[in-house]
Parts: sequence; structure tokens; C-alpha cells
Amino acid sequence: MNHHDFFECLNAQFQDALPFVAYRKPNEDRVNAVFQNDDTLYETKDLSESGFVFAPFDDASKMVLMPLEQAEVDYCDAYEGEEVVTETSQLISSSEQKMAYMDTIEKALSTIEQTDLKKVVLSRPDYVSNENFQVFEVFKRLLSTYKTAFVYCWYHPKIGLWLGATPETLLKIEGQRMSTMALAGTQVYKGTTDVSWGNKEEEEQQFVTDYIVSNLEAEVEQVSTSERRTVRAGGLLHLQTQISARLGKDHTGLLQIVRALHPTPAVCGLPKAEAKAFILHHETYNREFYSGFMGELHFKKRQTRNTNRRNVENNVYATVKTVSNLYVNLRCMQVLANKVALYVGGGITKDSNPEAEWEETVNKTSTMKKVLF
Ligand SMILES: C=C(O[C@H]1C=CC=C(C(=O)O)[C@@H]1O)C(=O)O
Repeated sequence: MNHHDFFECLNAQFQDALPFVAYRKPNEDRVNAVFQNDDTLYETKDLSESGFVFAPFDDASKMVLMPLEQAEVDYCDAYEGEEVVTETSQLISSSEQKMAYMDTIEKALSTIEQTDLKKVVLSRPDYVSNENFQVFEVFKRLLSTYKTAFVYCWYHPKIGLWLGATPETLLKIEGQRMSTMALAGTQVYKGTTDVSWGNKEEEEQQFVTDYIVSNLEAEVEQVSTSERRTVRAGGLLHLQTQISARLGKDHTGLLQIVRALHPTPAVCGLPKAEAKAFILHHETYNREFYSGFMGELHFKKRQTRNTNRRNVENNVYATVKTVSNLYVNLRCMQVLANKVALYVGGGITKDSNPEAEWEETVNKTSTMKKVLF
């Protein structure tokens, strides 16, 4: 489909109040869409179905599914728009919001000092007005501005409207191979990725890598890690290690692996249970789908391969692989009745400075602010 017709279809689905998701995977051109045929709220309990999953931060809450059995899928080859370079919209953040956030950071620091908690990721919503908010214009700006992110626009009339451009992969599975990443540490991008990192960020990122590796070793085989590198996510830089492994013959399914990873230490903390309890008790809002995960579940990918160039017709092998591509819902926004909520957070460790942590969340809002209006 050309991109004009593609966006017309999305708009028609939205006007009919029917669920859809449109998304582009990191560094790809194709923009995909899943159009659900009815407005039922489907859920997945064990991630065994084929479809697009949208799961909340709290793994005790329901995971929403757009099942492929109840949907049409389509795509447009590419969307080329103009990259947004300046920020325009103003945040309505108040000094009370800052005080409340800094207060929770102080509580986290004393809990870290007194208990086994090593890292906890605290977060907050920030609000902008939704006057003149045009959903597909914002989505197009996300697409043209963040090519290396997973960019999406997700809608369900019974849940709401979410958009974002996330740098974090939760899990990719293709056949027997799987990969994930350990992402942590943030600094502002100033024209180069050749930067140095402080001890706080290096230590925090190492915690994350070690934790993911040890959790995965219980579920899969041949776990290996890449060199740590600096990656760009819009106007920010992060430290990232890629982790890959092989699924064992008797592995029990995607749910087990997702449970070993989600919520990742990039959005929750370490140890996981203590960090999650701290977040649910001390954050003063409900994260819902921010820092949850989303993506393609058990999609079929057809691959063709020529084995003999002289006799192409008879020697084209087609294999069909089952693939899952899941991403963590970061750098995202939720469109509410009278405002837009932008969600941002950061990892708190014993070396955190509350003022710098506040600033980091302010910097993170710019990923979304840039594409609004
Ligand atoms: C929790 C967020 O970012 C995570 C991902 C990368 C770096 C992070 C950090 O430096 O704290 C966070 O763990 C967010 O953007 O809301």
C-alpha cells in the first residue's frame, strides 16, 4: 500500500473506534499495521497465540492481545517525512511535582542504604495540553525523527491511545535463536557517541547485564554477551550490551523467558521483587502500560534462498520461521481526555544525585515533546 492509503486506512479504523496498532521496527523501512475486526478486548494469559501483545508494567495485570485470527495485517513500504529538530511544546510541570519526585528519590536512597535493594527505577508522568493533538501527524513525526527506535501508535477503544519511540528491545526470537539487551545509563547526546561514562553509569549497566545473564541461564542455553557500547536514542545516549542465546530443546515457551526478563532492571530495578514492591508502594501514579512491553508474538516469517544460480526456479527453498519481536514501552505518551501524559523515569542507585536524576527525566521528556504540535 502507498503511505497515503495506509494512513487513510488507519484513520478510518480510528474513526470507527476499532482497535489497531501501527509500528516500525528499529532500522527498518516498512511500517506495519494490525487492524482488529471487532472491538473485543482480547487478552493473552500465556503468550502462546499469534498477534500483537500490549502488556502492562505490573505483570499481575492483564496482557492485551490483538489476535491475528481476528485481524487484517497490512503495511506501507516506507514513510519518509522531515526529521523534527527543535522542541516546541511546553510542559506543565510544577515545583510540587519536582518536590514529590525528589522526595521519592530520597526514600529510595535510604532504602538502598538499609536493605538489599541495589537499584530502583523511579518514574513520573508529565503533562502537556492535548489541544490540536493530531494523532497521525504525531506518529508520522515519530517515524521521521527516530529511525533506530521501535516506533508505534496503539489504540483500543476500551483502553486508550498510546504512542512512543523506544530504544529498548525486550526479546527477539527467531527459530531457536533469541536475543535481548542490557540498557542503562543516560547522558545528553552532543554530536558524538564517543563519550566517557562515570562509575555510577558503568556499575549500574553491569548490574543489569549480570542480572539478565544469570536469569537467562536458568531458561536457555549458550548465553553470550557483546562488548558494551554507547548507543544513541534521539537526543540521548545509553550504555548497551547485547545478549544472545539458544533456546533449549525442552524450553517451555515464551512466557517463561519473558518472565525471566520483564520487568527489566532498566525499568524496575534489582533485586526485581524488592524494586517492584518499592515502585508499587511509593510511586504516586499507576504506570499502566508505560514500562510494560509490546510487539509481535509468533508471527510467520517466510524466507527464500536460492541454492543453484543456474536453475533458479527449481531451487528456491522457502522456509517459514516463527518470530517474536518484543520491545519495552519507554519514551511513550498516553493521550487522555483533556491532556497528554508523557512518561519518564531513571535508575536510582547509591551514587544517585536527586537533582541530576530530576534533570535526567526532564531531558527524557524531550523525545516526545519534540514531535508534539
Ligand atoms: C526508564 C527509562 O529509561 C531507562 C532506559 C535507559 C536508561 C535508563 C537510565 O539511565 O536510568 C532507564 O533505565 C525511561 O526512559 O523512562
